[in-house]
Amino acid sequence: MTEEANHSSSDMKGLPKVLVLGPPFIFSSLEPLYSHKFHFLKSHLSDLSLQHYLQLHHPPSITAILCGTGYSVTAEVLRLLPSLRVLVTTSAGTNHIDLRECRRRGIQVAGAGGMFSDDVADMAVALLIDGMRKISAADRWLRTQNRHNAPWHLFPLGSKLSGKQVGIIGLGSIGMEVAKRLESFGCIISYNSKHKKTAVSYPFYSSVVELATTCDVLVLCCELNEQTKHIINREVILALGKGGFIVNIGRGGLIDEKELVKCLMEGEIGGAGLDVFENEPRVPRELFEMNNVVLSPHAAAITAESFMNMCEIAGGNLEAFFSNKPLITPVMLPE
Ligand SMILES: O=CC(=O)O
Repeated sequence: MTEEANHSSSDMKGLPKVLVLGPPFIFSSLEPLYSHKFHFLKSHLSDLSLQHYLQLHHPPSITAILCGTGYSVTAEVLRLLPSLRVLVTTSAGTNHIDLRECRRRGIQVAGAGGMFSDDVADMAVALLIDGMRKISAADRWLRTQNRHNAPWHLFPLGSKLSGKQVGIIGLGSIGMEVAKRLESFGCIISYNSKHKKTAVSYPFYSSVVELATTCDVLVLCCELNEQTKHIINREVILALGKGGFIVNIGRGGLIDEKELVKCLMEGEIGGAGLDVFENEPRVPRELFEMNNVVLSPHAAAITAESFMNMCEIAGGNLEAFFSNKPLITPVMLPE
């Protein structure tokens, strides 16, 4: 908690205290715009030392949290913030927040809403095309092999995207954007979701194994929660089959990562495009050696444009809350 001492000067008195739990790159854009309205307390602590700090200092006057996905806002953390009334996360996903506890405490929560859906859907399609047409692999191959005059026909063939059966898991705003894009590439869409959607005609599968059996590709677009943890397990991977491809732009915990790595090594699945990992920032080393896997550092949501948008929305949510207005992008809290 580096700024506590500096910010306790009298000119800060009276401003709502906002505890900032990363991400630093967003905060550095937000701070100049909003520091006259909010008293920001920055934290560069790990989850554990944050709890320790809060236990020691018991900051009773913190009324807001601004956070990204890097910190877990658990019931224990919330308990240490007795005056907390609003929590703004800069992410679309909310699996890092104990939403039940927020509801119980009457803490309002705002997220990124659908702001990232286009960018994340673009990335899902990009990972899929890259993996199936071997674009990154071709790039690596050409940079190394061309120096040795390797004949180009030695580069292995990719797979056709058009005509593929694509199963989307989670047909929310990101899933719908992925479906729209892949339909225009000539793919045939079906889906699994918490509930069947009356507004779409894509075939619905309540069983992920059945969906996988009928598909060539699975794209994970759902949120991570108790029901969806390891929704992709060995059984699903085997059902998808040796030519199958998995794209994950949701959360790492949706896939049993150990099993995925094992199945990739055993050739039980064709390939994967992964933007997220189970224990970020740790990426299983085995994946680095695989040419049928495309990797990205949890970067699907962030473009230069969405970044600016996110700063505006996060600041706008804090402003709205402290002016007694409804949050711009509220998160629905579970019953
Ligand atoms: O992963 C990014 C997000 O949830 O916004």
